[in-house]
Amino acid sequence: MGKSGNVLVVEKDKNVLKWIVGMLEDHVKKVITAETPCQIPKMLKQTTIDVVVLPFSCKGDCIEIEAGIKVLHFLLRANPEAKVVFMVSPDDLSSAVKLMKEGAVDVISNRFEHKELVNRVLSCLDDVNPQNNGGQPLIFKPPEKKFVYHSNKMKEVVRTIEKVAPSEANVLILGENGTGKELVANSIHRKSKRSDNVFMSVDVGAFNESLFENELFGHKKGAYTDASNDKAGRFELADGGTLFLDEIGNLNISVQAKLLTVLEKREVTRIGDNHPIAVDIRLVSATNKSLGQLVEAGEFRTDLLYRLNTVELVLPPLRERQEDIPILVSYFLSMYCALYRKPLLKIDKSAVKCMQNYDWPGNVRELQHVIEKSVILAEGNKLTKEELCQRTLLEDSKDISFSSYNLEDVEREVINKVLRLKSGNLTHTADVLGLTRASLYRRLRKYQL
Ligand SMILES: Nc1ncnc2c1ncn2[C@@H]1O[C@H](COP(=O)(O)OP(=O)(O)OP(=O)(O)O)[C@@H](O)[C@H]1O
Repeated sequence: MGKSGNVLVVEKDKNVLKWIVGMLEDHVKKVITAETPCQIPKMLKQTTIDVVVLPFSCKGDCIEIEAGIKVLHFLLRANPEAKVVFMVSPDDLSSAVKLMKEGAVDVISNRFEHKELVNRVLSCLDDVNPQNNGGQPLIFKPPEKKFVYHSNKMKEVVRTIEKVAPSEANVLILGENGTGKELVANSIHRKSKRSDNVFMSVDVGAFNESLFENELFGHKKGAYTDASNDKAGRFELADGGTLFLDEIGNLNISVQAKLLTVLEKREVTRIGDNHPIAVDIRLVSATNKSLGQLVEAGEFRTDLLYRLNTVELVLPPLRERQEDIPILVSYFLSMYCALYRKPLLKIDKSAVKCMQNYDWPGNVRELQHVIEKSVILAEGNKLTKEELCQRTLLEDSKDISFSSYNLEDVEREVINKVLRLKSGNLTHTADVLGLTRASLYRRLRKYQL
């Protein structure tokens, strides 16, 4: 199959850039890179660019909305057929909408899984040059996901999955970010009677009230200005299968009432329509929050909680099941060495030990990213403790020491450390620190961070 298309990727972080280029090179004719948008005009003079990938954020290293729109217009003037894909913060829906209105072809979360970005770029190129692919969509196949564990705690979880999967019971999965909640939801589906039907995953926390209804219930043509076609919602699309509602603890209270009605009646009505449609779904939901506490605070409906948690499954954080680390490390090593076509890397025993001593605030997802990064950047055939520490904050873990033990200094240093660990993402930083976003803001102001 001939490769087609020139892709320009703008990215400041050299490691991320290297990764994206490595992935795209196999599929497209040419990948051109730039560290900042200022370099774009020069590059456009040298070559025709089909797809541009640009970072966007309200602050920090990326470009701001007005500048983003300017760059977008500039690119479209230079090549009206160019496809511009922006990477934005998932919290920043209004910028995403603005950029799409101004002509961006796609907007993707800057907390993307890299494979998602590659897929989106390939699908843009598919639009540009379908004949080059013999009509076949270009699909980057992500590695198959396995559920790997060794600890007694996870063996217990798996025993519960085996028991609950064949039933029709609604399941609520609890656990910190990155502990494998979606993987478990998927495994429940695959072991259920519905496994031949769809597994539909919805991040409910990502929607405000109107988007939520539109996304979950669908709409009738003409229901509002932009509704140019009938659209089925996710409930309808999941009919006969499993609907996975992720981040259920982030659902605002007015939307909770609507969700409860659908779950009770087992039917949805598209916006602008008055014919209810029966839906047959098995519901699995997940959250990293304590729904009990939210109920006490009046932020979560008790009746909805009882609908969701017929069976509750708790995934322990990785720091409480260090026995899983060696097997997860070798699983991710073989997965990424195969993916990046590298010989299987060995790993020092001391490096594994060091990983077992780390707290893994981002849990298995963080471990997976550390191994992926290490495979990409590895030069020899062995991963050493030093190499791993260089690329992560592992060395800061258990043997934590501070320049001063004054409590305020310690607090400042810890917040700083987690901010770095979470790449400046305030929601994730607050989660790790066990603070609300408001308390985190207060401390950021206090310490001028
Ligand atoms: N036991 C495991 N074996 C193999 N891979 C795992 C395991 N647990 C988690 N992972 C991997 O870690 C990553 C994060 O898992 P997943 O998305 O299921 O977590 P999550 O708890 O749903 O996270 P979030 O709360 O942020 O949505 C995924 O790539 C998943 O495949």
